Amino acid sequence: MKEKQKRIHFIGGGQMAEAMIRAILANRVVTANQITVSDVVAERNSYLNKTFGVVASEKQEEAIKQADIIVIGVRPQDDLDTVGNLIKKGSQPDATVVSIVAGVTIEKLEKIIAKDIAIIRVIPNTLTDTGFGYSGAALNALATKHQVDDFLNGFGKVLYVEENLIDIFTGFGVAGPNYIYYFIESFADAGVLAGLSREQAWMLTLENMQGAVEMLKQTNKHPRALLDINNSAGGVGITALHELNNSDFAAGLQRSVLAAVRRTTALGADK
Ligand SMILES: NC(=O)C1=CN([C@@H]2O[C@H](COP(=O)(O)OP(=O)(O)OC[C@H]3O[C@@H](n4cnc5c(N)ncnc54)[C@H](O)[C@@H]3O)[C@@H](O)[C@H]2O)C=CC1
Ligand SMILES: O=C(O)[C@@H]1CCC=N1
Repeated sequence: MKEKQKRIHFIGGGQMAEAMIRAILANRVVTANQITVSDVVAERNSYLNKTFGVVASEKQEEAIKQADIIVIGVRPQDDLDTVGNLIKKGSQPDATVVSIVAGVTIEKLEKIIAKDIAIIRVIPNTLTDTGFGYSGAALNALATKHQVDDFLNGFGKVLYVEENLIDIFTGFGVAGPNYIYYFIESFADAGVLAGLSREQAWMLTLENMQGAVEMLKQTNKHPRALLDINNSAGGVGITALHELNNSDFAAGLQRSVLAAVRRTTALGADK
């Protein structure tokens, strides 16, 4: 990105595209005049134009023609054939297509675009504004990391993986913050249930989350080792753990991750 003023075009300007645009602008990977967006909903285009100063319009033939990177940001349920056709007809031969569509394979993307072009299947990080979080990326035979590395690092970190890991990366990694948000909500509620004010419970929850991650990083210990230190004989911690085990907590969480991975694959399957 730095060696050349690349142009990035987003097909679909929804929640994820917006988060990526906000981060790459904040991190100065590109400037607003290097970004174009086209959503089928006119109000989305005017919102993105007003908010970020990017050119956003329902018409996109010219933007596709000029783009170095074309991001497919629509949902798996949307009309991917129309999107593929637009790219097939309008893109430059040396453009790179980045698809963020959950579950849709490189093989399927190659079929719908139907021309020799670099394709990178990305499951984008959702912690875009924080500097934390990994996107997962898999390349087709014509693509190289170099084509997208600066762009992908502009909204978090990136791990290049074999494509057969991308659905797992989606249900476990990129959906990952969702499990944590839910844990945080449930844990804070437990504090309120026990008698703390909402504010006190919230404060303790966030401090504990951050501190626990820091302890794991600093000590390099397995969580079980830290649990052992915190659980005195016949005490409070082990009593709480006993009840948590009774609730099927670990297996329930693991089942929900496996369900998310299965759902990812199902979303990409032929309708
Ligand atoms: N939201 C998230 O946390 C994540 C989303 N994704 C993937 O990103 C993609 C987008 O997800 P969201 O932004 O959440 O969905 P969204 O529904 O907010 O955005 C999709 C946008 O595409 C537009 N659109 C539909 N068909 C179009 C077409 N033919 N041409 C132009 N625009 C079109 C829609 O009007 C909508 O604004 C999905 O494929 C999803 O699997 C991936 C990782 C995380
Ligand atoms: O729920 C979704 O479809 C997206 C993909 C992974 C996280 N959010």
